[in-house]
Amino acid sequence: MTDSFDRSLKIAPSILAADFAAFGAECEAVEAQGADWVHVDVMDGHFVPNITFGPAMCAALRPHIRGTMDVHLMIAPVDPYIDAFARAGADVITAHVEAGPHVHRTLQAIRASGARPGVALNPGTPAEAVATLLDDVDMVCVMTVNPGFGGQSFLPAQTDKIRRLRQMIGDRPVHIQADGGIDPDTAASVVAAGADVLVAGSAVFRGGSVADADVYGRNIRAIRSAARPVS
Ligand SMILES: O=C(CO)[C@@H](O)[C@H](O)COP(=O)(O)O
Repeated sequence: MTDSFDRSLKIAPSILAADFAAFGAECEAVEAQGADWVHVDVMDGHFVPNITFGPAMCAALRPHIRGTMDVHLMIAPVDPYIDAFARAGADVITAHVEAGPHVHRTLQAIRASGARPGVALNPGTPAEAVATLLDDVDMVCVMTVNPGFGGQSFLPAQTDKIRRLRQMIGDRPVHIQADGGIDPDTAASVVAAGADVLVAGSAVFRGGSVADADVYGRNIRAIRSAARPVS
């Protein structure tokens, strides 16, 4: 396993906003520019209204990601594909609580595969939906947009859900990931509420390219410094 899972703030660029013709180089570029994890959004055109990548893409990306490959499954069903994503080298595999029907079994299967299990909640799903799962996950992903597309506006009501989840998690070693619409303007509120992994697509890749990767570094630093509480 290549992941870094300590409690420091993680910035996880979503490659949904990268150049689709250059994914390997894009992963290398964001890591070189300070990304902590690389976030891979897997969509099936059924659970969400968009289609993206499968396990073969993750396997192809693996040699280009030195650190944590964070795979977010927006698919249903989940269980038939877990081992394929684990074999492809996913360090973290997150499944949606809404993907059903047996999410606890799904999380056990992710753990058994050797990956770290995460559970994601859509904006319309209350924090309490994962209350009985908190001993079985390493991360809760709070969707701060409706899943399916990058470039959407942050939903501020999700900040209260993050706060509630942080209370519910207590002293368990469980990350809270905020996913969607994260930029220097929204990062501080989710981190203050208790998030410690920030997924950002547009706000990292905007304005840059593999050939002009310094922009990625500036964008990542802008999110990180906005997220840091002023002391
Ligand atoms: O999972 C999703 C969308 O379904 C997210 O990971 C977005 O892809 C993040 O992109 P931005 O909102 O930062 O552009």
